[in-house]
Amino acid sequence: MTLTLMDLGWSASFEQARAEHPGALTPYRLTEIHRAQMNALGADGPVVLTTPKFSAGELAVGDWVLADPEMRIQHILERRSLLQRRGAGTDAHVQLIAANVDTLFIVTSCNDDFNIARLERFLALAHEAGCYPVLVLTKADMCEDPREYEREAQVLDPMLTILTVNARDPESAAEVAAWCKSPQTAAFIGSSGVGKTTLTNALTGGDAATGAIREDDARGRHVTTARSMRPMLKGGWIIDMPGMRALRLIDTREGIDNVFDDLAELEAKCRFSDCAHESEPGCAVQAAIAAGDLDLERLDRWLKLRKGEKKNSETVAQSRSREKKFSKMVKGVVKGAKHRKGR
Ligand SMILES: Nc1nc2c(ncn2[C@@H]2O[C@H](COP(=O)(O)OP(=O)(O)OP(=O)(O)O)[C@@H](O)[C@H]2O)c(=O)[nH]1
Ligand SMILES: [Zn+2]
Repeated sequence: MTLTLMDLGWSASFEQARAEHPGALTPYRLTEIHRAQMNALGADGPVVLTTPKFSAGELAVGDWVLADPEMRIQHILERRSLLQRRGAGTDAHVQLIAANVDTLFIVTSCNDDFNIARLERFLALAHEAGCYPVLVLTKADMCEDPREYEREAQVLDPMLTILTVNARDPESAAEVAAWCKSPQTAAFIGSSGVGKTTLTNALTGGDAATGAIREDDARGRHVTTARSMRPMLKGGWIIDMPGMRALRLIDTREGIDNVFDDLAELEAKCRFSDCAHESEPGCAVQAAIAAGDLDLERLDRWLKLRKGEKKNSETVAQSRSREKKFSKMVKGVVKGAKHRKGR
């Protein structure tokens, strides 16, 4: 079967972005990122692209790129959505996780894995990235009253789409697939063991474990880190995002405020614009707590999430500026050396 660009998720907005780059350039969608070369799909099938102009870290699986006749990536087209996080361990870099994901399936199980703070974090990520979030509650078959989990999750957002499934049941998998129809792109996120692989396999008919690269993470555990874009059985795409358990949010302030919109609204009414909502006079948040209008635990989760996000974003920004200064200095030294040679 040959694929058209449309089957790959091409749309009017990408066509517009492409028009800004005249010349003999062809669009491709990246399916795998490697250090020196990228696997991609285009209207003429699978290809291998090189990236003399970009480092591997600047590209994400799911990206639309324009390549020249020598198969070199010349441009990355503006992304419709972008999932990113701060690297694991002491790494202060931004990691691009996946681009142009339409639906982000947030997976948790109807058991101890279910954790409101974690769901809020994933929802903030989805909002910030520009993906449509769908909550998938797995292992409903092993739980007495899955409705209880549904009810608790729905409190987060009355409009949130929630699917309660048994990931091992093909009918359930079909229900999940219905939320990401051809030619859209989906990704699964959630803790280990919640059923992401089971669902991915059901939707793609393949074995997600094949071809994965195992690396040591910060704690010396083995994690699967290879990301790839694969076709679903009924059209549409899945981007595998193994190793997405430790999620350190960066630049997600808006996403967080979206999940906690009531608190963000309240905050705007505080007397001081930098109110910490602790004991400041004229704090609208504390006033709501005092009036019994606001759940103290929810306030704690909001403050904690924002604090962590701020710290990660600052660390990344600092290391960016350090690197910029360093590369400027190196350039200066090289220039100086050339200058001296020339004389
Ligand atoms: N009964 C039941 N078992 C499930 C369900 N979802 C997943 N499982 C089982 O739970 C185990 C873990 O599922 P996986 O699909 O490997 O979980 P994962 O999220 O991919 O885990 P990682 O690969 O570690 O991130 C497997 O044995 C699955 O068969 C479900 O809805 N019901
Ligand atoms: Zn306040």
